[in-house]
Amino acid sequence: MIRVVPVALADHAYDVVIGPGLVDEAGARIAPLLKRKRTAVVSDETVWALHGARLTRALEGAGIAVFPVVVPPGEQTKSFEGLADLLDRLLALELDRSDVIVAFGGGVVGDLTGFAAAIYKRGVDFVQIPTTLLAQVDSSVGGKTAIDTPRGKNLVGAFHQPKLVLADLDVLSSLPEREMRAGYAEVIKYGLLGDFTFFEWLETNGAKVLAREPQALAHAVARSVEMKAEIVAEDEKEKGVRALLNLGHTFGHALEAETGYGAALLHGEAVAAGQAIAFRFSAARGLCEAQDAARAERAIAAAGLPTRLGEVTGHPFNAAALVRHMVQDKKAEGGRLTFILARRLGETFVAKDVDEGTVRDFLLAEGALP
Ligand SMILES: NC(=O)c1ccc[n+]([C@@H]2O[C@H](COP(=O)([O-])OP(=O)(O)OC[C@H]3O[C@@H](n4cnc5c(N)ncnc54)[C@H](O)[C@@H]3O)[C@@H](O)[C@H]2O)c1
Ligand SMILES: O=C(O)C(=O)C[C@@H](O)[C@H](O)[C@H](O)COP(=O)(O)O
Ligand SMILES: [Zn+2]
Repeated sequence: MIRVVPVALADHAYDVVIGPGLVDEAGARIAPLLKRKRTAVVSDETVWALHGARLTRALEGAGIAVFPVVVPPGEQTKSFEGLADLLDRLLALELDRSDVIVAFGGGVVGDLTGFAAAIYKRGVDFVQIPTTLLAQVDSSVGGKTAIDTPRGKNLVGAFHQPKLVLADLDVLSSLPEREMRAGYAEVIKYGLLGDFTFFEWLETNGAKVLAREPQALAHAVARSVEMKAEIVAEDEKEKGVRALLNLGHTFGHALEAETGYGAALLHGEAVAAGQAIAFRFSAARGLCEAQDAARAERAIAAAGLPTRLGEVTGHPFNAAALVRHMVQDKKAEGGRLTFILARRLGETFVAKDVDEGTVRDFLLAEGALP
């Protein structure tokens, strides 16, 4: 079954199409967006080796000439160097501003290609074909595009919405278990941040989602995308409610920066630990019940994801170093920290002006070094 979730933005609305077999339909679905029948497809080496031939066949079948631009896999590609290389290769293809670029991969390819599309000749359209669970439920939707710098995560980027998102559930069959779990961290985020019923459903059905049982997987992806689409349509540029999608990210991004954006800690793993920490931080400040924090932690741990600093390679972390990264967080205002904190499971809020000392003391209690 194919589900279509509209992202109802006033100026640039688009659809997220979710279901099996969508890579095979990509030519027919993308052709109406093209002025001339050619496109650059940006992908990483792993995705291209596994699924590139299928996408090429589908696009060529609709008469579209395909120019693959294949980049190395991994977070390190989401960098100034990766961006410069990609832009140079797109320029070499002599794409013009009426052309459309296709991002075919996980969140790294999507964020990098989206940012390149935002600045290539001052902006061209792009289509997302996300191939990881994380990219299908989160990064391909909403138009946040960025690269990392050694000073922090996603610090250089732009809001640039795709024209279309095709989330083919079949491509997830080749995704390694660890990447499934990392994506699941962003799925559970939607339950924790704003839908207790979905959280309870995940407590019961999470294992089926991770096992890629088709109905459970389709529901998890569709519900996640519905929630993201609703929030983004209300607050595209993160002036208010969209910040809730950052649950677990203030702590998580600091951990990613400290571990050097490598295989030691995937984004989803960092967000998993970050969410458990955010719930415990909320409980420690008397904002939510300790039993809710414990239940959130159990649900995250049940998916084989880290919930404690001690489970992350690189521990013991330095509390002051983690807080220094948080000051660079894009939610910080006037040098003061902003966190997404919890009132209960399924109810979170934006807490501005959180005192750095309070965060440092809490991290020490969590096992970080002074
Ligand atoms: N823009 C947003 O709103 C947003 C949201 C969440 C995360 N992100 C970003 O997304 C990135 C993480 O994305 P990710 O978790 O998809 O990582 P990723 O893009 O690095 O993909 C993970 C790994 O899986 C491989 N892979 C991808 N699809 C595959 C498939 N179908 N079969 C086999 N292997 C496959 C890739 O080659 C890579 O090695 C981070 O940079 C994060 O900051 C952005
Ligand atoms: O779409 C959003 O908004 C999010 O915050 C989704 C996050 O999962 C994602 O990791 C995002 O890239 C983080 O945004 P940032 O603004 O903190 O870099
Ligand atoms: Zn994220």
